[in-house]
Amino acid sequence: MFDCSVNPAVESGMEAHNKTPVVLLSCGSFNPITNMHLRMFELARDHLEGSGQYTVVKGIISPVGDSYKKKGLIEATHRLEMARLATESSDWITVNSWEIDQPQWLETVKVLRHHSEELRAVGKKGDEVDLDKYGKKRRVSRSRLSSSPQLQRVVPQVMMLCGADVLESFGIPNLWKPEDIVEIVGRYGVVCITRSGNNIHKFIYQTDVLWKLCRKIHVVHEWVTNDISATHVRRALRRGQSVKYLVPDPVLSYVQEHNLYSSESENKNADVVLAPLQINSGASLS
Ligand SMILES: Nc1ncnc2c1ncn2[C@@H]1O[C@H](COP(=O)(O)OP(=O)(O)OP(=O)(O)O)[C@@H](O)[C@H]1O
Ligand SMILES: O=C(O)c1ccc[n+]([C@@H]2O[C@H](COP(=O)([O-])O)[C@@H](O)[C@H]2O)c1
Repeated sequence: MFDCSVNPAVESGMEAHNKTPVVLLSCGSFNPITNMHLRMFELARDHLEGSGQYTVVKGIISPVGDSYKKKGLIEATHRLEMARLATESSDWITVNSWEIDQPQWLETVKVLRHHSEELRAVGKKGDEVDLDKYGKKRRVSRSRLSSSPQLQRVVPQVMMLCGADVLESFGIPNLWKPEDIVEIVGRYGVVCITRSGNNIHKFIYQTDVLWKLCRKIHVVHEWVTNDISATHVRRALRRGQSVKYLVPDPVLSYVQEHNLYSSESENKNADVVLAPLQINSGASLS
């Protein structure tokens, strides 16, 4: 999966019905959402569709709940609203509040399972399968689903979308459960955007379990290096500096209107252990 050459399937004009429909799911703090978070989805879609094997039907942003307890994490309601504002101009990237609505922090594999099961349930009912890139639902009847092998495969595959820092965090002891990593990569698949400061190919090479499953990891090389991070945006905001063009304009207006991101907010959870580290103990990744 590490090659970036032109795919013969694209050149030969492979028909759309042979392609696997994919829903990209990105979990993270989005504290706040930046232009790079949105770019990540566009880069991933170009990459997958450029392979000639996939058609990306939807993107989902799933902000993490407050109980994640990351330092500087502001209230979920604000992060959710900013993500909603940021995606208003997109015809395929959506925001989902299911993860935020859960009473406790949830492992990412459970978020992947939830969205995958939801898509399967909708597909089974034969009601509406959200296949249309432009947000319109296409009705597929139960009889058509059972009679056509192509339509039987219509339930999209959910893939995790992340930056290289998150994939590399798989190696941090007690952060991710080894069995979750196997399920995330092996069952769902990962699309990973390179990030300056991370050497993701080397990390995959050095990690046995990822090396074994490397066909399920789609590394997208971002040649136009873009090191926007939410940390940088928060830092600039609490120093009174401009973040225009780093975040979508409606997000900036929301931040200003609600006076978000200060030294106080950055100190939230300062003395609290991150939820996954609290929950996990023992085994680390080999
Ligand atoms: N510049 C970037 N390049 C590639 N991936 C990115 C970039 N910024 C964010 N991501 C990815 O977006 C997802 C959500 O990220 P997150 O909300 O943690 O943003 P972040 O900018 O990394 O935040 P922070 O600076 O607070 O750690 C993660 O998978 C992260 O790797
Ligand atoms: O599933 C896990 O075990 C797990 C362990 C650590 C982090 N995560 C998720 O990874 C995301 C990381 O976001 P962030 O902002 O800390 O880079 C966030 O959605 C977390 O819920 C998930």
